[in-house]
Amino acid sequence: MTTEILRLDEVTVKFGGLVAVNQVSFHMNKGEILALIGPNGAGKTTLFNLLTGIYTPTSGAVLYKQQVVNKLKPYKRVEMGIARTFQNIRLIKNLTVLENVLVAHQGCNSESVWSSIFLSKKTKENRQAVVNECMEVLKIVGLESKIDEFAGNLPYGEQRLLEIARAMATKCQLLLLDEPAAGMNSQEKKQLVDVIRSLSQKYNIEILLIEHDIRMVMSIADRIVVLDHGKKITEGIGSEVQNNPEVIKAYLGEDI
Ligand SMILES: Nc1ncnc2c1ncn2[C@@H]1O[C@H](COP(=O)(O)OP(=O)(O)OP(=O)(O)O)[C@@H](O)[C@H]1O
Repeated sequence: MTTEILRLDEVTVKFGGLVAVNQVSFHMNKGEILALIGPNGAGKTTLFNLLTGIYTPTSGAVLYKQQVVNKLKPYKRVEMGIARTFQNIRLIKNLTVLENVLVAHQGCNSESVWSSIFLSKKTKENRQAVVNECMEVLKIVGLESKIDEFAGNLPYGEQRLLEIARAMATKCQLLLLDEPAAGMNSQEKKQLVDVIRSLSQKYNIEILLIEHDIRMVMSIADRIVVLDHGKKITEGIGSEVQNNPEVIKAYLGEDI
């Protein structure tokens, strides 16, 4: 049985007179990898900002785990299990790889001042458990051997993988990846695809990704939603989308 995790119901986002997202509806099932594609300005990033609580819909509803979250603050959505990465890398460059992941871990932020001062056995055990969980994610993204390197010293592709590890450390259930392959070479992209698959399988999470590399999208996504000028023009599995005349027209900008 498929369980629905996320639903957008006729969602519209307007910036003054500009309709960035126009009555868009789609859903995501448990464990699914869904890709959001479309030409520049199609409304993809606006949708991500809507899902993370940066924007509220002008009309329509966003339901996460059957709950309307239209007005829920971003930090509340993180607590509910929604995490994201950004198009431009936002690591803390002068912290180590492990420290970058540790600061994102929910467990690190729940320690009281007193438990930090007195360091009880339980506090020490909790801290070790947090480190172990972070190490587990770092292993999956292939950065296990680089935990003591400064994030800013990592090659570009590894910085992007570290961003994913950081999002995972929030213990997310829905992972939003905003152009994770941007600027990567083909070897780094291959590694990224393996990482996304491993995370999906190991943690049984949902992954929604915006990606311009269509070949990568086809190889990794269970389903694809296509936006153009704020509207959903189609959705389906790779072969359905690839051969859709409206999709070809949106990308090539001409009738076929
Ligand atoms: N904060 C904002 N204020 C006004 N207009 C905005 C704002 N954010 C986005 N837009 C506009 O909304 C439309 C959709 O933008 P959006 O960034 O969501 O597209 P996109 O599909 O992510 O594009 P890209 O692939 O280039 O990142 C564009 O016309 C953009 O200029």
